[in-house]
Amino acid sequence: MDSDSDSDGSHVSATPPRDPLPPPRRPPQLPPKPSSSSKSSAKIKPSSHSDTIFKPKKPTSSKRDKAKAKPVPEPEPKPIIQPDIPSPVGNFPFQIRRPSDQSHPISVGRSFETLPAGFFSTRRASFSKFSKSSLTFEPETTPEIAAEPKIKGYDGSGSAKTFSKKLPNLIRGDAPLPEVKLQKRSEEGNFVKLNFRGFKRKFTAKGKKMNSYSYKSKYFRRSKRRVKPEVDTGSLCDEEGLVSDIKQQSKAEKPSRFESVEAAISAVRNEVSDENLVSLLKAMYGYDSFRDGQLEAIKMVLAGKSTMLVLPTGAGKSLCYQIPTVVLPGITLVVSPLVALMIDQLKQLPPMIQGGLLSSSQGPEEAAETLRMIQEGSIKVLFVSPERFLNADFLSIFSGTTFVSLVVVDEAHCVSEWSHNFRPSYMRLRASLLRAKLNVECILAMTATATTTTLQSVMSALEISSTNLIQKAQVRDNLRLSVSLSGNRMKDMLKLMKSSPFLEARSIIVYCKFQYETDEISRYLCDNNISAKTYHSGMLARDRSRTQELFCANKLRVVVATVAFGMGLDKRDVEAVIHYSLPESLEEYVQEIGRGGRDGRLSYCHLFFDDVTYYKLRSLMYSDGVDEFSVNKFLCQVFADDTNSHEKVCSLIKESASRKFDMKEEVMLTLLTHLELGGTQYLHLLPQLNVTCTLNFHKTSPMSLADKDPAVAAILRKSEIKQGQYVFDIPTVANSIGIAANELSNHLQDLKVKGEITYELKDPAFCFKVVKVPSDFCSLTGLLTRWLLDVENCKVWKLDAMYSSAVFAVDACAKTHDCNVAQQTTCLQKRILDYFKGDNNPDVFDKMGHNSPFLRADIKVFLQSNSNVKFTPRAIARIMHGIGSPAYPSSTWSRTHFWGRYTQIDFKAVMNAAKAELINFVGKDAP
Ligand SMILES: Nc1ncnc2c1ncn2[C@@H]1O[C@H](COP(=O)(O)OP(=O)(O)OP(=O)(O)O)[C@@H](O)[C@H]1O
Repeated sequence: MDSDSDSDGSHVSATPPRDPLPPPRRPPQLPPKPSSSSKSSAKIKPSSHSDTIFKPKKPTSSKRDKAKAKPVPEPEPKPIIQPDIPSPVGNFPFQIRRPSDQSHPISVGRSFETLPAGFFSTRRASFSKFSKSSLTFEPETTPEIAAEPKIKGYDGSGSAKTFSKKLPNLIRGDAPLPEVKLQKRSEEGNFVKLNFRGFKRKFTAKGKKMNSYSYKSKYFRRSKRRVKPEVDTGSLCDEEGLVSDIKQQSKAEKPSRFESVEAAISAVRNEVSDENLVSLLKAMYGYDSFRDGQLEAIKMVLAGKSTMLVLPTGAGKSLCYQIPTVVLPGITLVVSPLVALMIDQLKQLPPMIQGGLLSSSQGPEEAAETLRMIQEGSIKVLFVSPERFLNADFLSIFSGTTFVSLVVVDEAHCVSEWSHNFRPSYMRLRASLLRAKLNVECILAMTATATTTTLQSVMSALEISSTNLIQKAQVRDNLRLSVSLSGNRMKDMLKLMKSSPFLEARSIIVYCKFQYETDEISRYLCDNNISAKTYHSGMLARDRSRTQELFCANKLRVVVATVAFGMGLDKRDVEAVIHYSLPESLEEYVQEIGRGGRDGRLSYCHLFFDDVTYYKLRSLMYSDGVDEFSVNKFLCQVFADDTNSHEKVCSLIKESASRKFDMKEEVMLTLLTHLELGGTQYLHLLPQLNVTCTLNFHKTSPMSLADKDPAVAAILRKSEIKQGQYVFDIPTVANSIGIAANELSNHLQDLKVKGEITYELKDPAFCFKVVKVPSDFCSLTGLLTRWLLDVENCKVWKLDAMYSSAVFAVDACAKTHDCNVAQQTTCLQKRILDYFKGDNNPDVFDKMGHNSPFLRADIKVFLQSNSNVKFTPRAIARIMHGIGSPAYPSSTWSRTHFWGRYTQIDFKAVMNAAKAELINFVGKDAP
């Protein structure tokens, strides 16, 4: 493919150049006329095909690393809409109301029936007495407590003691709001303080001994290296310091503290009563009462019922598996999507729970060490990545005396392709598989952000009964929400930060969509005397940690971050969250504002949005999509060798396959996982490997070595010699002598140790064994393509819903419902509630253009000037929308005159125009 479009004549076009942009448009007025297309695309028809695995009702997103989202490489276009909002207060375009002084309610779960004494004496007891009828989730009437409640802790002897530092239990959907005391915050951050027993712990790195279960982990070893001497060794975010401190504390507090916890555990084992559980809560954490939803969830789990728990961010979901963990006899497995999240959760475990972690990014030694500790019984909670979850090594540890009492699926929305953050590896988490492989009965799925459609699909995959859903409002009442349409976000943001109440906020997170924006903004803020630092996934881990440490210690006021900052961050006193860019979905918005006010105090959340960013994001929603043509080519390659040999290992080198099929690696993985875990199992995925080996012989000559060693003989047969080196494909050689790829790798390692060879491995690849060759490629292709398109439509719909909600808040909220800007919180909360409930979905209006007089003519010119390149309609539409793809990278195609010219015309309309022009073009050129 000739991809050089520099001299392609594409400067000749039907449209004028990109600048100036079209005349300013006002945001659409509500009530809007929802586009039939967008509405219909949002409704996904369940397929009747026998291969159908997913029965969606609503579309959604596929897996993407949002943190890595790259902007289209074009200069920031001029804003096309001027701010259109009233300026009711001072010099600031919106007004934020402060609540009146109110006291905090204490949340106490309603009474449940109790379990019989001795209930936990057997591994799987009968739960008959814990009747379903007792598990209704009605709002509770709760006693109110004073604004500054006293928290009781334990003095080590098991007797209750009152501490002067209170830990308010403020977070609940219906909680009245506390008085705002923005100025009175403590200087200390509280990110990784363990709040057990009501003590406010600050962890230092003084302890030399590491936590027994994690000191060998590379994460802690790395952190040891990366913490520079001049860095505050008392850093609250220092993993090593934290872990060693936990260890020291555990030692110091034994036996008295642990005895009181053990007594509380025994009491719960004898009788799962509210009273006993509250005592255990106090003994373990020092909290006086459960928050809304916690007690119900814990009792459900202790009754062995798989449960779906939906609580807002920061509402205390972790405690809902930690308490059952200490009561139940077996191990608890917690599946988490991100290693960083697992580390955070490991750090936050109370000292009486020993934890470990297994992830695909660990080396074999670390993993083996963790496995050994599990078998020894020294790990009670194991954090595990979904990739590791069902592999043979992992499963082998549960064949003996070690057994699993509970599987916790954290961020459970990732199971559903209709969520905002689907992970293909989460497809492994099916109840049937968990039962078959781990003999596990009880699953606790937890999320803060899921629509009804997402919940249904998660609960169906995990076989959770609809009666076992515990769901509370997804946005906390202590978040004050406001929105403004901005023509100059940078200036408006500065203005915002210099006005009350943001002026007083001491800890602020600014969320941006693109990495480059974070740098620009933090520089701008620093230039204006606001201390700010950047945080995004493109930074060195060391720099990211440093920023987080400073922020957690309240030594840095503002972190300007992408979505990479937040998950697992438990800094309780973030006082403001500002969205510089429109989030991609209301789920993402809710997740990010959820970083604010985790201490229950008021936190102010302002969202800036503009049309340019919306168009840019909308284009990006199409960057994962694929066509039937590519899916078909992909399937042909996967099943190219239809020998149906169950033993043969096949591989797809990620980079070259990605270019060949014009598919992102994540999309290929999604398809492969679907082929493994869908209705029919077509293949069995194996761990990913570097498959290309380049080898040199040293001691013995290749022929002599081959005489003694069949593996070497096979290497000589299957290699190409390039510059005197033997280059071969690991699976090909392994297959030819009937051994597993990893056996061959081990054998090569042995030869290397003996000094016979040296070698290098490269080309990471997906590896799999074919289980069944599809009988009908066409229908399987159609099925998979439709599914991916539905997922794409869902992503677009989610963005549109987000955008519409923002417009609704600034425009319709004021005009239609006669509420001023200060009441945006109520309007937005309602909008969010409707969105998540799904039964009264918000109107999503169609802002996109559907045609342009120049579009077809431009496509024609583009095709003529690139006549030596093959295009699909999607490839052309991507170029017109300024989105790079593996086969048409932005580094090459952004040079064309048409790059990103049609971002305001609906992608599908551009694709249709491209299809029509391609037919014309091919027709004319055909002989
Ligand atoms: N009953 C309680 N009373 C007071 N504080 C609590 C209670 N339960 C949990 N917390 C505290 O609330 C904070 C948030 O808890 P946790 O991290 O479990 O929230 P989460 O729901 O998992 O949040 P996210 O979704 O953001 O991960 C923690 O500091 C925790 O100690």
